[in-house]
Amino acid sequence: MTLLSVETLSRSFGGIQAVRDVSFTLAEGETVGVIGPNGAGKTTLFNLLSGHERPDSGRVAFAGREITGWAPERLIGQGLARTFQHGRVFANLSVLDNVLIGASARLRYARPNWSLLGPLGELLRALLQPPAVRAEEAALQAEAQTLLHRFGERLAPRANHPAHSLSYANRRRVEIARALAARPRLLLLDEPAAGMNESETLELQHLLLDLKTQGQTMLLIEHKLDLVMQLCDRVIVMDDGAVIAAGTAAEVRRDPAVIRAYLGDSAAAKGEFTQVPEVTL
Ligand SMILES: Nc1ncnc2c1ncn2[C@@H]1O[C@H](COP(=O)(O)OP(=O)(O)OP(=O)(O)O)[C@@H](O)[C@H]1O
Repeated sequence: MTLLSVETLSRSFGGIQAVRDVSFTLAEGETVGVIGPNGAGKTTLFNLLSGHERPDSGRVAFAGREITGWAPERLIGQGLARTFQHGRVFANLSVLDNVLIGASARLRYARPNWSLLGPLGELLRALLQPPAVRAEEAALQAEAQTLLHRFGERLAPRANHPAHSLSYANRRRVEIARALAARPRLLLLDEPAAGMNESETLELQHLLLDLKTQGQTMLLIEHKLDLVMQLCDRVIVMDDGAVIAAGTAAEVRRDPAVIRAYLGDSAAAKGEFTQVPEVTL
């Protein structure tokens, strides 16, 4: 079943066409990589999908509904969660509270009658339904703890530490845990392995492979080709705002248009295909 359908999506900033006529679909359960040189438009594409930017034209459908231009919070409620290229955590909150925020983003939209009243609704709910609220709180805490344990000994022992005290790699892990707490039908990961060393990247790869095995649909921007090769069913290659190739990782890295985008015309003319695997895409 098609989960995400993107049709001729475009966005420009002044004279720069960051995303031009991008179309693709993503089936439920698929893991697809988005690669491309710096400035290719990958993050802008994610911003358009997650509601952080509005497209100039084109449309996005998610789980059969048109979601073009929806706000990020509404999209999280529908099951579309993301992480950011430079990692965004609430620095002064604990690791656990950061993850709980991900779960509450989901619940706000699962309780439309109360959320219509905004913060007042939450307060009324807390006052009027103490046992139900307590039970829900306990369930959320337990779920958040389980999520932390997915990251081995990295996060669970630090559950009560403020996020600002964590290493960069751990902050990135918290961000992934927070996105997972929303129980997304689609998880968008923007360079999840950026800033991680080789063994940390491998550890992340195992986690993402586990998620994939459990049926999690993922779209990820990643420069580390090894990770993309191990994880992704398909790869979409962008350059200068447009999709220039799509296929399996093995297919796209032999594609002359891809080699030209990364290595320039002379390499493409010489057909230096063998160089591509050594290049960190
Ligand atoms: N808010 C913005 N205002 C102006 N220009 C922008 C904005 N966001 C992106 N751009 C421009 O759009 C183009 C695509 O940028 P984008 O960040 O989407 O590329 P990218 O493929 O994610 O690059 P990288 O791999 O370096 O993260 C770039 O030329 C960038 O400078």
